[in-house]
Amino acid sequence: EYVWPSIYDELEDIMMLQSGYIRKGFSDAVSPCSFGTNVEGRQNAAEWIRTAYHDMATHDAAAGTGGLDASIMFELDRDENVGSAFNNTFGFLSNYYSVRASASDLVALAVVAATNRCDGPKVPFRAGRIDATEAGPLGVPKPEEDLTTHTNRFATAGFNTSDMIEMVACGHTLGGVHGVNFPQITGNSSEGQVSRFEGDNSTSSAEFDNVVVTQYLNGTPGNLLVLGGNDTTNSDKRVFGADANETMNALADPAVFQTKCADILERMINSVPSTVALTDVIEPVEIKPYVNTLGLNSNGTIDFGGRIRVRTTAGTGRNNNDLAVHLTYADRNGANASGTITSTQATYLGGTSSGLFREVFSWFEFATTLDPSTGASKFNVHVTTPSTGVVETFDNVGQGFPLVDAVLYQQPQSCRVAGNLTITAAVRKDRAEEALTLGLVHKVPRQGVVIDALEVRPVAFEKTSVEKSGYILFQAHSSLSVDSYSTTFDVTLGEGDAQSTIEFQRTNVLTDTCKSL
Ligand code: HEM
Repeated sequence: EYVWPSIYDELEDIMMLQSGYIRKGFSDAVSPCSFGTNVEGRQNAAEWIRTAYHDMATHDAAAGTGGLDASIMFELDRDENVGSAFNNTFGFLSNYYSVRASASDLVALAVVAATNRCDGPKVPFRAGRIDATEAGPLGVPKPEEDLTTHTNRFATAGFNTSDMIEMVACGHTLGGVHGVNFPQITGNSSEGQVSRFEGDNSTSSAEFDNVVVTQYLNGTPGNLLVLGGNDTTNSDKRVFGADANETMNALADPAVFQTKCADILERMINSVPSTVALTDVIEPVEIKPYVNTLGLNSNGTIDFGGRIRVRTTAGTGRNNNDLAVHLTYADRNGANASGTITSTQATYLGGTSSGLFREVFSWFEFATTLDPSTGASKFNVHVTTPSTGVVETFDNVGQGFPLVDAVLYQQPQSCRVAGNLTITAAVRKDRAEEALTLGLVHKVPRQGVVIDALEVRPVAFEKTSVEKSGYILFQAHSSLSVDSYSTTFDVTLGEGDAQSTIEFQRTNVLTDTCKSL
Protein backbone atom coordinates (compact mmCIF):
# COMPACT_ATOMS: atom_id res chain seq x y z
CA GLU A 1 0.00 0.00 0.00
CA TYR A 2 1.21 3.49 -0.83
CA VAL A 3 2.70 5.51 2.02
CA TRP A 4 3.62 9.20 1.61
CA PRO A 5 6.30 10.31 1.04
CA SER A 6 7.83 7.75 -1.27
CA ILE A 7 11.12 7.93 -3.12
CA TYR A 8 9.05 7.00 -6.18
CA ASP A 9 6.77 10.05 -5.91
CA GLU A 10 8.84 11.77 -8.59
CA LEU A 11 8.39 8.91 -11.08
CA GLU A 12 4.68 8.75 -10.31
CA ASP A 13 4.52 12.49 -11.07
CA ILE A 14 6.39 12.03 -14.35
CA MET A 15 3.85 9.37 -15.26
CA MET A 16 0.70 11.05 -14.04
CA LEU A 17 1.23 14.77 -14.70
CA GLN A 18 1.28 15.02 -18.48
CA SER A 19 -0.79 18.14 -18.99
CA GLY A 20 -2.86 20.76 -17.20
CA TYR A 21 -2.41 22.77 -14.02
CA ILE A 22 0.82 21.06 -12.95
CA ARG A 23 2.57 19.20 -15.72
CA LYS A 24 5.79 17.32 -16.26
CA GLY A 25 5.05 16.85 -19.96
CA PHE A 26 7.00 13.62 -20.32
CA SER A 27 4.77 12.34 -23.11
CA ASP A 28 4.90 15.64 -25.05
CA ALA A 29 7.63 14.15 -27.22
CA VAL A 30 5.40 11.23 -28.24
CA SER A 31 2.17 13.17 -28.68
CA PRO A 32 0.91 12.52 -31.22
CA CYS A 33 2.44 9.11 -31.83
CA SER A 34 3.90 10.28 -35.13
CA PHE A 35 5.69 13.25 -33.52
CA GLY A 36 9.36 13.54 -34.37
CA THR A 37 10.34 16.96 -33.06
CA ASN A 38 9.95 18.21 -36.65
CA VAL A 39 12.93 16.21 -37.90
CA GLU A 40 12.09 14.47 -41.16
CA GLY A 41 11.78 10.71 -40.82
CA ARG A 42 11.98 10.73 -37.05
CA GLN A 43 9.34 9.24 -34.79
CA ASN A 44 10.18 9.65 -31.13
CA ALA A 45 7.80 6.91 -29.95
CA ALA A 46 9.55 4.39 -32.22
CA GLU A 47 12.99 5.58 -31.11
CA TRP A 48 12.11 5.22 -27.45
CA ILE A 49 10.92 1.63 -27.85
CA ARG A 50 13.91 0.70 -30.00
CA THR A 51 16.24 2.24 -27.39
CA ALA A 52 14.71 0.12 -24.63
CA TYR A 53 15.01 -3.02 -26.71
CA HIS A 54 18.64 -2.44 -27.70
CA ASP A 55 19.48 -1.75 -24.05
CA MET A 56 17.72 -4.93 -22.87
CA ALA A 57 18.82 -7.18 -25.75
CA THR A 58 22.10 -8.31 -24.19
CA HIS A 59 20.48 -9.40 -20.92
CA ASP A 60 21.70 -12.74 -19.60
CA ALA A 61 18.84 -14.11 -17.52
CA ALA A 62 20.73 -17.08 -16.07
CA ALA A 63 23.75 -15.02 -15.09
CA GLY A 64 21.55 -12.18 -13.87
CA THR A 65 23.53 -9.57 -15.78
CA GLY A 66 22.63 -6.78 -18.16
CA GLY A 67 19.09 -5.97 -19.22
CA LEU A 68 17.38 -2.64 -18.86
CA ASP A 69 20.19 -0.75 -17.15
CA ALA A 70 20.86 2.11 -19.60
CA SER A 71 24.23 0.58 -20.44
CA ILE A 72 23.43 1.40 -24.05
CA MET A 73 24.47 5.00 -23.41
CA PHE A 74 28.05 3.68 -23.31
CA GLU A 75 27.60 1.44 -26.36
CA LEU A 76 26.77 3.88 -29.13
CA ASP A 77 30.01 3.45 -31.05
CA ARG A 78 28.95 -0.10 -31.98
CA ASP A 79 27.58 -0.98 -35.39
CA GLU A 80 24.77 -2.93 -33.71
CA ASN A 81 23.52 0.41 -32.32
CA VAL A 82 23.53 2.47 -35.50
CA GLY A 83 21.54 5.68 -35.71
CA SER A 84 20.72 8.82 -33.76
CA ALA A 85 17.69 7.28 -32.03
CA PHE A 86 19.54 6.47 -28.83
CA ASN A 87 21.09 9.85 -28.21
CA ASN A 88 17.84 11.57 -29.13
CA THR A 89 16.06 9.46 -26.58
CA PHE A 90 18.58 10.13 -23.81
CA GLY A 91 18.68 13.80 -24.75
CA PHE A 92 14.97 14.05 -23.98
CA LEU A 93 15.11 11.79 -20.93
CA SER A 94 17.96 13.82 -19.43
CA ASN A 95 15.40 16.54 -18.64
CA TYR A 96 13.79 14.13 -16.19
CA TYR A 97 16.89 12.39 -14.90
CA SER A 98 17.70 12.80 -11.20
CA VAL A 99 18.56 10.81 -8.08
CA ARG A 100 14.85 9.98 -8.01
CA ALA A 101 14.57 8.89 -11.65
CA SER A 102 17.35 6.70 -13.02
CA ALA A 103 18.04 6.72 -16.74
CA SER A 104 17.00 3.07 -16.90
CA ASP A 105 13.68 3.71 -15.13
CA LEU A 106 13.09 6.57 -17.56
CA VAL A 107 13.83 4.30 -20.53
CA ALA A 108 11.29 1.81 -19.15
CA LEU A 109 8.77 4.59 -18.59
CA ALA A 110 9.42 5.78 -22.13
CA VAL A 111 8.16 2.43 -23.44
CA VAL A 112 5.05 2.75 -21.27
CA ALA A 113 4.41 6.34 -22.41
CA ALA A 114 5.10 5.71 -26.11
CA THR A 115 2.84 2.65 -26.17
CA ASN A 116 0.11 4.60 -24.41
CA ARG A 117 0.34 7.63 -26.68
CA CYS A 118 0.23 5.38 -29.74
CA ASP A 119 -3.07 3.91 -28.51
CA GLY A 120 -1.43 0.67 -27.57
CA PRO A 121 -2.09 -1.36 -24.44
CA LYS A 122 -1.35 -0.32 -20.87
CA VAL A 123 2.10 -1.59 -19.96
CA PRO A 124 2.44 -1.74 -16.16
CA PHE A 125 5.40 0.24 -14.84
CA ARG A 126 7.62 -0.80 -11.95
CA ALA A 127 10.52 1.34 -10.74
CA GLY A 128 13.85 0.69 -9.10
CA ARG A 129 16.24 0.14 -12.01
CA ILE A 130 19.86 0.99 -11.39
CA ASP A 131 22.00 2.52 -14.11
CA ALA A 132 25.08 0.75 -15.39
CA THR A 133 28.30 2.71 -15.12
CA GLU A 134 29.99 1.14 -18.13
CA ALA A 135 29.27 -0.68 -21.37
CA GLY A 136 27.88 -4.22 -21.31
CA PRO A 137 28.62 -7.08 -23.69
CA LEU A 138 28.03 -6.99 -27.44
CA GLY A 139 25.15 -8.88 -28.99
CA VAL A 140 22.19 -6.74 -30.11
CA PRO A 141 20.61 -8.62 -33.07
CA LYS A 142 21.47 -7.32 -36.53
CA PRO A 143 19.23 -7.90 -39.54
CA GLU A 144 21.85 -9.87 -41.48
CA GLU A 145 22.28 -12.47 -38.75
CA ASP A 146 20.65 -15.89 -39.09
CA LEU A 147 17.63 -17.17 -37.19
CA THR A 148 19.65 -19.42 -34.87
CA THR A 149 21.72 -16.44 -33.73
CA HIS A 150 18.56 -14.46 -33.04
CA THR A 151 16.76 -17.33 -31.31
CA ASN A 152 19.79 -17.98 -29.10
CA ARG A 153 20.17 -14.31 -28.27
CA PHE A 154 16.53 -14.03 -27.16
CA ALA A 155 16.81 -17.33 -25.25
CA THR A 156 19.79 -16.04 -23.28
CA ALA A 157 17.71 -13.00 -22.35
CA GLY A 158 14.94 -15.31 -21.12
CA PHE A 159 12.60 -15.30 -24.10
CA ASN A 160 11.48 -18.37 -26.08
CA THR A 161 10.66 -18.46 -29.78
CA SER A 162 7.10 -17.22 -29.51
CA ASP A 163 8.21 -14.51 -27.05
CA MET A 164 10.78 -13.43 -29.62
CA ILE A 165 8.20 -13.28 -32.40
CA GLU A 166 5.82 -11.28 -30.24
CA MET A 167 8.47 -8.84 -29.07
CA VAL A 168 9.69 -8.11 -32.58
CA ALA A 169 6.16 -7.77 -33.97
CA CYS A 170 5.15 -5.49 -31.09
CA GLY A 171 8.23 -3.34 -31.66
CA HIS A 172 7.94 -3.18 -35.41
CA THR A 173 4.38 -1.85 -35.35
CA LEU A 174 5.98 1.61 -35.07
CA GLY A 175 8.64 3.34 -37.15
CA GLY A 176 10.72 1.77 -39.86
CA VAL A 177 14.09 1.35 -41.50
CA HIS A 178 16.02 4.58 -42.08
CA GLY A 179 18.11 5.16 -45.19
CA VAL A 180 20.91 6.90 -43.29
CA ASN A 181 21.28 3.86 -41.05
CA PHE A 182 20.55 0.99 -43.42
CA PRO A 183 20.98 2.22 -47.01
CA GLN A 184 21.63 -1.37 -48.08
CA ILE A 185 18.07 -2.21 -47.01
CA THR A 186 16.14 0.88 -48.14
CA GLY A 187 18.26 1.52 -51.24
CA ASN A 188 18.23 5.21 -50.44
CA SER A 189 20.76 6.82 -48.13
CA SER A 190 19.29 10.31 -48.07
CA GLU A 191 18.70 12.14 -44.81
CA GLY A 192 15.15 11.73 -43.55
CA GLN A 193 14.33 8.76 -45.79
CA VAL A 194 12.41 6.05 -43.93
CA SER A 195 10.72 2.86 -45.12
CA ARG A 196 8.04 2.28 -42.53
CA PHE A 197 7.40 -1.28 -41.41
CA GLU A 198 3.67 -0.88 -41.98
CA GLY A 199 3.97 0.82 -45.35
CA ASP A 200 4.75 4.34 -46.40
CA ASN A 201 1.23 5.37 -47.38
CA SER A 202 -0.39 4.31 -44.17
CA THR A 203 -0.81 6.10 -40.86
CA SER A 204 -0.50 2.70 -39.27
CA SER A 205 3.14 3.13 -38.34
CA ALA A 206 1.98 5.84 -35.97
CA GLU A 207 -0.51 3.54 -34.35
CA PHE A 208 0.14 0.62 -32.07
CA ASP A 209 -1.81 -1.86 -34.22
CA ASN A 210 -1.19 -5.30 -35.71
CA VAL A 211 -0.88 -4.25 -39.35
CA VAL A 212 2.74 -5.45 -39.26
CA VAL A 213 1.32 -8.91 -38.54
CA THR A 214 -1.52 -9.03 -41.07
CA GLN A 215 0.61 -7.57 -43.80
CA TYR A 216 3.25 -10.28 -43.17
CA LEU A 217 0.61 -13.02 -43.25
CA ASN A 218 -1.00 -11.61 -46.40
CA GLY A 219 2.28 -10.93 -48.18
CA THR A 220 1.47 -7.22 -48.41
CA PRO A 221 4.58 -5.13 -49.15
CA GLY A 222 5.73 -2.60 -46.58
CA ASN A 223 8.14 -4.18 -44.11
CA LEU A 224 11.60 -4.21 -45.71
CA LEU A 225 12.76 -6.72 -43.10
CA VAL A 226 10.20 -9.16 -44.56
CA LEU A 227 10.11 -8.41 -48.27
CA GLY A 228 13.38 -6.57 -48.74
CA GLY A 229 15.23 -7.12 -52.01
CA ASN A 230 18.13 -8.88 -50.30
CA ASP A 231 16.93 -11.93 -48.38
CA THR A 232 19.99 -11.82 -46.11
CA THR A 233 18.59 -8.82 -44.24
CA ASN A 234 15.01 -10.12 -44.09
CA SER A 235 15.29 -10.85 -40.38
CA ASP A 236 11.62 -10.21 -39.61
CA LYS A 237 10.68 -12.79 -42.25
CA ARG A 238 12.84 -15.40 -40.52
CA VAL A 239 11.80 -14.41 -36.99
CA PHE A 240 8.06 -14.15 -37.76
CA GLY A 241 8.13 -17.56 -39.49
CA ALA A 242 10.20 -19.28 -36.82
CA ASP A 243 7.30 -21.41 -35.52
CA ALA A 244 5.52 -21.97 -38.82
CA ASN A 245 3.41 -18.83 -38.24
CA GLU A 246 1.66 -20.17 -35.17
CA THR A 247 2.40 -17.04 -33.11
CA MET A 248 1.77 -14.66 -36.02
CA ASN A 249 -1.60 -16.30 -36.73
CA ALA A 250 -2.59 -15.72 -33.11
CA LEU A 251 -1.42 -12.07 -33.28
CA ALA A 252 -3.66 -11.52 -36.32
CA ASP A 253 -6.49 -11.05 -33.84
CA PRO A 254 -6.18 -7.36 -32.84
CA ALA A 255 -7.25 -8.00 -29.25
CA VAL A 256 -4.72 -10.81 -28.87
CA PHE A 257 -2.05 -8.52 -30.30
CA GLN A 258 -2.76 -5.86 -27.67
CA THR A 259 -2.76 -8.35 -24.80
CA LYS A 260 0.39 -10.12 -25.93
CA CYS A 261 2.22 -6.85 -26.54
CA ALA A 262 1.35 -5.53 -23.09
CA ASP A 263 2.76 -8.72 -21.62
CA ILE A 264 5.92 -9.00 -23.70
CA LEU A 265 6.81 -5.30 -23.41
CA GLU A 266 6.33 -5.53 -19.66
CA ARG A 267 8.66 -8.51 -19.55
CA MET A 268 11.10 -6.64 -21.77
CA ILE A 269 11.33 -3.60 -19.48
CA ASN A 270 11.43 -5.80 -16.39
CA SER A 271 14.46 -7.73 -17.63
CA VAL A 272 16.98 -6.30 -15.20
CA PRO A 273 20.20 -7.40 -13.51
CA SER A 274 19.62 -9.76 -10.57
CA THR A 275 20.96 -7.06 -8.23
CA VAL A 276 17.91 -4.93 -8.97
CA ALA A 277 14.66 -5.33 -7.00
CA LEU A 278 11.81 -3.72 -8.87
CA THR A 279 8.97 -2.08 -6.94
CA ASP A 280 5.32 -3.06 -7.11
CA VAL A 281 3.52 -1.62 -10.12
CA ILE A 282 3.34 2.15 -9.73
CA GLU A 283 -0.33 3.05 -9.50
CA PRO A 284 -1.79 6.57 -9.42
CA VAL A 285 -1.90 7.84 -5.86
CA GLU A 286 -5.42 8.75 -4.67
CA ILE A 287 -4.47 11.70 -2.47
CA LYS A 288 -1.01 13.14 -2.80
CA PRO A 289 0.19 16.14 -0.81
CA TYR A 290 2.93 18.45 -2.09
CA VAL A 291 4.46 20.58 0.65
CA ASN A 292 6.07 23.54 -1.08
CA THR A 293 6.76 25.67 1.96
CA LEU A 294 7.52 24.82 5.56
CA GLY A 295 9.77 27.56 6.88
CA LEU A 296 10.09 30.47 9.28
CA ASN A 297 8.85 33.81 8.00
CA SER A 298 9.89 37.30 9.02
CA ASN A 299 6.94 37.55 11.44
CA GLY A 300 8.35 34.67 13.40
CA THR A 301 5.68 32.12 12.49
CA ILE A 302 6.06 29.10 10.23
CA ASP A 303 4.69 29.36 6.71
CA PHE A 304 3.07 26.09 5.69
CA GLY A 305 1.84 25.88 2.12
CA GLY A 306 1.42 23.51 -0.74
CA ARG A 307 -1.06 21.55 -2.75
CA ILE A 308 -3.22 18.48 -2.45
CA ARG A 309 -3.72 16.39 -5.56
CA VAL A 310 -6.98 14.47 -5.59
CA ARG A 311 -7.52 11.64 -8.08
CA THR A 312 -10.77 12.24 -9.96
CA THR A 313 -10.39 9.68 -12.75
CA ALA A 314 -13.62 8.08 -13.98
CA GLY A 315 -14.52 5.34 -11.53
CA THR A 316 -13.22 7.11 -8.43
CA GLY A 317 -16.67 8.54 -7.74
CA ARG A 318 -15.10 11.98 -7.27
CA ASN A 319 -16.26 14.89 -9.38
CA ASN A 320 -13.98 17.85 -9.98
CA ASN A 321 -16.99 20.20 -9.78
CA ASP A 322 -18.18 18.87 -6.44
CA LEU A 323 -15.15 18.67 -4.18
CA ALA A 324 -13.68 20.51 -1.23
CA VAL A 325 -10.51 19.73 0.68
CA HIS A 326 -9.30 20.69 4.13
CA LEU A 327 -6.52 19.52 6.41
CA THR A 328 -6.32 18.85 10.11
CA TYR A 329 -2.97 18.51 11.81
CA ALA A 330 -1.23 17.44 14.98
CA ASP A 331 1.29 19.55 16.85
CA ARG A 332 4.89 18.60 17.53
CA ASN A 333 3.88 16.27 20.36
CA GLY A 334 1.17 14.53 18.36
CA ALA A 335 -1.78 16.32 19.97
CA ASN A 336 -4.51 17.35 17.56
CA ALA A 337 -4.31 21.03 16.85
CA SER A 338 -7.53 23.00 16.98
CA GLY A 339 -9.00 24.37 13.79
CA THR A 340 -8.57 23.23 10.23
CA ILE A 341 -6.49 24.34 7.28
CA THR A 342 -8.71 25.24 4.39
CA SER A 343 -7.76 24.94 0.76
CA THR A 344 -8.88 26.58 -2.45
CA GLN A 345 -9.52 24.68 -5.64
CA ALA A 346 -6.96 25.67 -8.24
CA THR A 347 -8.36 27.49 -11.25
CA TYR A 348 -5.44 27.81 -13.68
CA LEU A 349 -6.04 25.45 -16.62
CA GLY A 350 -9.19 24.20 -14.96
CA GLY A 351 -7.26 23.22 -11.86
CA THR A 352 -6.79 19.71 -13.20
CA SER A 353 -3.95 17.62 -14.58
CA SER A 354 -4.13 14.51 -16.69
CA GLY A 355 -1.73 11.62 -16.98
CA LEU A 356 -1.09 8.42 -18.82
CA PHE A 357 -3.96 5.91 -18.95
CA ARG A 358 -6.62 8.64 -18.84
CA GLU A 359 -5.88 9.49 -15.24
CA VAL A 360 -7.24 12.85 -14.05
CA PHE A 361 -6.47 14.82 -10.90
CA SER A 362 -7.89 17.94 -9.25
CA TRP A 363 -5.71 20.37 -7.36
CA PHE A 364 -6.27 22.25 -4.12
CA GLU A 365 -3.94 24.93 -2.79
CA PHE A 366 -3.37 25.76 0.85
CA ALA A 367 -1.28 28.35 2.67
CA THR A 368 -1.35 28.97 6.38
CA THR A 369 0.93 29.81 9.27
CA LEU A 370 1.82 27.59 12.21
CA ASP A 371 2.83 28.55 15.72
CA PRO A 372 6.54 27.73 16.06
CA SER A 373 6.20 27.00 19.77
CA THR A 374 3.86 24.09 19.10
CA GLY A 375 4.89 23.20 15.54
CA ALA A 376 3.42 20.33 13.55
CA SER A 377 4.17 16.64 13.18
CA LYS A 378 1.55 15.28 10.77
CA PHE A 379 -1.69 16.05 9.01
CA ASN A 380 -4.74 14.32 7.59
CA VAL A 381 -6.56 15.26 4.40
CA HIS A 382 -10.35 15.46 4.30
CA VAL A 383 -12.09 15.37 0.95
CA THR A 384 -15.69 16.54 1.03
CA THR A 385 -18.40 16.18 -1.57
CA PRO A 386 -20.38 19.39 -0.84
CA SER A 387 -23.58 18.25 -2.59
CA THR A 388 -23.93 15.24 -0.28
CA GLY A 389 -21.86 16.27 2.70
CA VAL A 390 -19.93 13.00 2.51
CA VAL A 391 -16.36 13.30 3.80
CA GLU A 392 -13.52 10.91 3.00
CA THR A 393 -10.58 11.15 5.37
CA PHE A 394 -7.09 10.18 4.28
CA ASP A 395 -4.61 9.49 7.06
CA ASN A 396 -1.71 7.90 5.13
CA VAL A 397 -2.35 4.33 6.27
CA GLY A 398 -3.17 5.39 9.80
CA GLN A 399 0.01 7.29 10.53
CA GLY A 400 -0.88 10.70 9.13
CA PHE A 401 1.11 12.56 6.49
CA PRO A 402 4.36 13.33 8.32
CA LEU A 403 5.83 16.81 8.69
CA VAL A 404 9.35 17.58 9.89
CA ASP A 405 9.63 20.72 12.01
CA ALA A 406 12.97 20.05 13.72
CA VAL A 407 14.70 21.38 10.64
CA LEU A 408 13.09 23.80 8.18
CA TYR A 409 14.37 24.65 4.73
CA GLN A 410 14.56 28.41 4.36
CA GLN A 411 14.22 28.80 0.62
CA PRO A 412 13.98 32.63 0.59
CA GLN A 413 17.25 32.76 2.55
CA SER A 414 18.89 30.40 0.05
CA CYS A 415 20.32 31.44 -3.29
CA ARG A 416 22.65 30.65 -6.15
CA VAL A 417 24.95 33.38 -7.41
CA ALA A 418 26.59 31.95 -10.52
CA GLY A 419 28.51 28.92 -9.25
CA ASN A 420 28.09 29.70 -5.55
CA LEU A 421 25.26 28.00 -3.78
CA THR A 422 24.02 28.94 -0.31
CA ILE A 423 21.43 26.82 1.44
CA THR A 424 19.86 28.05 4.67
CA ALA A 425 18.07 25.88 7.18
CA ALA A 426 16.48 26.63 10.55
CA VAL A 427 17.07 24.10 13.31
CA ARG A 428 14.94 23.92 16.41
CA LYS A 429 17.05 24.85 19.42
CA ASP A 430 16.63 21.52 21.21
CA ARG A 431 18.35 19.81 18.29
CA ALA A 432 20.79 22.51 17.30
CA GLU A 433 23.82 20.53 18.48
CA GLU A 434 23.16 17.62 16.12
CA ALA A 435 25.01 17.23 12.84
CA LEU A 436 23.38 19.09 9.95
CA THR A 437 24.43 18.07 6.45
CA LEU A 438 23.63 19.21 2.95
CA GLY A 439 23.58 16.25 0.54
CA LEU A 440 24.20 18.05 -2.71
CA VAL A 441 23.92 16.17 -5.99
CA HIS A 442 26.60 17.09 -8.50
CA LYS A 443 26.11 16.32 -12.18
CA VAL A 444 29.37 15.08 -13.59
CA PRO A 445 29.58 15.05 -17.40
CA ARG A 446 30.99 11.96 -19.07
CA GLN A 447 32.80 12.06 -22.39
CA GLY A 448 30.47 11.02 -25.21
CA VAL A 449 27.58 10.15 -22.89
CA VAL A 450 24.43 12.29 -22.87
CA ILE A 451 23.50 11.38 -19.29
CA ASP A 452 25.71 12.83 -16.54
CA ALA A 453 26.90 10.81 -13.58
CA LEU A 454 25.29 11.91 -10.30
CA GLU A 455 27.50 12.25 -7.24
CA VAL A 456 26.20 13.21 -3.83
CA ARG A 457 28.80 15.31 -2.02
CA PRO A 458 28.00 16.16 1.59
CA VAL A 459 28.62 19.65 2.96
CA ALA A 460 28.44 20.49 6.68
CA PHE A 461 26.21 23.40 7.68
CA GLU A 462 27.58 26.15 9.87
CA LYS A 463 25.69 27.90 12.62
CA THR A 464 24.89 31.59 12.06
CA SER A 465 24.17 34.19 14.71
CA VAL A 466 20.55 34.50 13.64
CA GLU A 467 17.92 33.12 15.99
CA LYS A 468 14.18 33.41 15.73
CA SER A 469 11.18 31.83 17.39
CA GLY A 470 13.16 29.05 19.01
CA TYR A 471 15.12 28.23 15.88
CA ILE A 472 18.73 28.90 14.87
CA LEU A 473 19.71 29.52 11.27
CA PHE A 474 22.45 27.42 9.68
CA GLN A 475 24.05 27.85 6.29
CA ALA A 476 25.88 25.55 3.91
CA HIS A 477 27.96 26.81 1.01
CA SER A 478 29.10 24.92 -2.04
CA SER A 479 30.44 25.70 -5.45
CA LEU A 480 28.59 24.26 -8.41
CA SER A 481 29.77 23.69 -11.95
CA VAL A 482 27.50 24.97 -14.72
CA ASP A 483 26.24 21.42 -15.34
CA SER A 484 24.91 21.32 -11.79
CA TYR A 485 23.17 24.71 -11.62
CA SER A 486 19.90 22.87 -11.82
CA THR A 487 20.24 20.03 -9.37
CA THR A 488 18.73 18.65 -6.17
CA PHE A 489 19.71 18.32 -2.53
CA ASP A 490 18.67 16.89 0.82
CA VAL A 491 19.16 18.45 4.26
CA THR A 492 19.72 15.92 7.04
CA LEU A 493 19.66 16.61 10.76
CA GLY A 494 20.96 14.04 13.23
CA GLU A 495 21.62 10.38 12.82
CA GLY A 496 19.93 7.02 13.01
CA ASP A 497 16.32 6.79 14.16
CA ALA A 498 16.25 10.40 15.26
CA GLN A 499 17.26 11.61 11.82
CA SER A 500 15.10 14.31 10.25
CA THR A 501 15.43 14.91 6.52
CA ILE A 502 14.15 17.42 4.04
CA GLU A 503 14.36 15.54 0.77
CA PHE A 504 14.76 16.20 -2.91
CA GLN A 505 14.71 19.99 -3.06
CA ARG A 506 15.48 21.68 -6.36
CA THR A 507 18.02 24.44 -6.93
CA ASN A 508 16.32 25.69 -10.09
CA VAL A 509 13.75 27.67 -8.07
CA LEU A 510 16.45 29.69 -6.28
CA THR A 511 17.03 33.35 -7.06
CA ASP A 512 20.40 35.09 -6.92
CA THR A 513 19.57 36.87 -3.67
CA CYS A 514 19.62 35.31 -0.23
CA LYS A 515 17.05 37.39 1.66
CA SER A 516 17.57 38.03 5.34
CA LEU A 517 14.98 36.61 7.70
C1 HEM B 1 15.88 -9.88 -34.30
C2 HEM B 1 15.62 -8.76 -33.66
C3 HEM B 1 15.56 -7.41 -34.32
C4 HEM B 1 16.21 -6.94 -35.42
C5 HEM B 1 17.21 -7.67 -36.28
C6 HEM B 1 15.76 -5.59 -35.61
C7 HEM B 1 16.18 -4.77 -36.64
C8 HEM B 1 15.77 -3.47 -36.84
C9 HEM B 1 16.27 -2.59 -37.86
C10 HEM B 1 17.31 -2.95 -38.88
C11 HEM B 1 15.63 -1.40 -37.73
C12 HEM B 1 15.85 -0.12 -38.51
C13 HEM B 1 16.54 0.89 -37.63
C14 HEM B 1 16.82 2.21 -38.30
O1 HEM B 1 16.91 2.26 -39.50
O2 HEM B 1 16.95 3.22 -37.60
C15 HEM B 1 14.73 -1.53 -36.63
C16 HEM B 1 13.89 -0.53 -36.21
C17 HEM B 1 13.08 -0.63 -35.11
N1 HEM B 1 13.05 -1.65 -34.20
FE1 HEM B 1 13.91 -3.48 -34.44
N2 HEM B 1 14.87 -5.26 -34.65
C18 HEM B 1 14.71 -6.33 -33.83
C19 HEM B 1 13.91 -6.41 -32.72
C20 HEM B 1 13.20 -5.37 -32.21
C21 HEM B 1 12.43 -5.42 -30.96
C22 HEM B 1 12.30 -6.66 -30.07
C23 HEM B 1 11.88 -4.19 -30.78
C24 HEM B 1 11.04 -3.67 -29.64
C25 HEM B 1 10.20 -4.36 -28.92
C26 HEM B 1 12.27 -3.37 -31.90
C27 HEM B 1 11.86 -2.08 -32.11
C28 HEM B 1 12.16 -1.33 -33.23
C29 HEM B 1 11.55 -0.05 -33.53
C30 HEM B 1 10.47 0.65 -32.72
C31 HEM B 1 12.13 0.39 -34.70
C32 HEM B 1 11.83 1.68 -35.46
C33 HEM B 1 12.80 2.76 -35.06
C34 HEM B 1 12.56 4.08 -35.77
O3 HEM B 1 11.69 4.17 -36.64
O4 HEM B 1 13.28 5.03 -35.45
N3 HEM B 1 13.07 -4.11 -32.73
N4 HEM B 1 14.82 -2.79 -36.11
